[in-house]
Amino acid sequence: MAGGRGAGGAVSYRAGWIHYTNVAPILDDLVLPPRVSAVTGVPTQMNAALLSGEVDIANISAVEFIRNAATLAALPDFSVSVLGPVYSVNLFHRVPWPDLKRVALTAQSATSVALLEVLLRGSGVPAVLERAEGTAQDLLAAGYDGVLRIGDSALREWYGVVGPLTEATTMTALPHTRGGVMVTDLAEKWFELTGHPFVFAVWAYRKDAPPPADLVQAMRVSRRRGIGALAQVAERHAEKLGLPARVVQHYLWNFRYHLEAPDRLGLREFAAKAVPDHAPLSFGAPPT
Ligand SMILES: C=C(O[C@@H]1C=C(C(=O)O)C=C[C@H]1O)C(=O)O
Repeated sequence: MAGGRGAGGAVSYRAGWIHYTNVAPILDDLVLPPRVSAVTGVPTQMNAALLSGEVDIANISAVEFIRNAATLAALPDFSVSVLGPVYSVNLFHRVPWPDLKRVALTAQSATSVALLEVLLRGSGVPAVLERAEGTAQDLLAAGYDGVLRIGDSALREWYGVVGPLTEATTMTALPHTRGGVMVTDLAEKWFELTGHPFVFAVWAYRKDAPPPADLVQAMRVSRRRGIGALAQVAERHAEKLGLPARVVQHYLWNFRYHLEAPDRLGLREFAAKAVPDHAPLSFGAPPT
């Protein structure tokens, strides 16, 4: 349990990592301090593990942090945020946004589902959202008007629709529609609506089990190294993902990993829209 005593009296602290490619620059080379262990899983698994006490800190879905703000605090300088497109949180659709009626959702996501709800409500589109697993292509073929996908597979599917990227073009010039499939990047739509960054994940912990200082320090060191070696990180993951390294490098540098003032503005605005009755958000002490 949190901060509990294991065999031999050693204090153990457990981390739960959502290890999508988007956190590779922070987590790939993280050296865990003694007495800290880590497990990995998809967002909904790690959200549940943190809330049940199975893990003590996790990079959880921002919306779960907001919903549980009475019991959770977040590290003050870590986030998975973007200002504008994110490339890996996509609605694939066959009818224009205003005509969406039936949308399939992945069970992996919490924040992106809440973001989709906020965006649909904000544009007056009363679409019905249903849980259904599968690729965008299969679910569109099965009759859904739209399919929400997140994470590495969403990045691959996005590129499959809008790619390829040639030497003469840049990521931002890729189209939003091809072959009858439209792709709406939810973070880009959030930016158009609010002018703010969108925070997908924060590093949250239960207030009664704050992380040891050496863990936070190790995360800062590994983030600094990861960002400093982004081309190598991108190349390693490009191979795994089956995507060009240029695409993965652009994808990675586009993230805002430090939960800075603009990110907090975006987080607070999302909190007000998605969970209007939330408790005040708590952040740990800023780094010295
Ligand atoms: C940007 C992403 O953010 C992720 C989306 C999450 C969610 O929708 O709940 C949770 C954690 C994030 O790391 C992504 O999956 O592509």
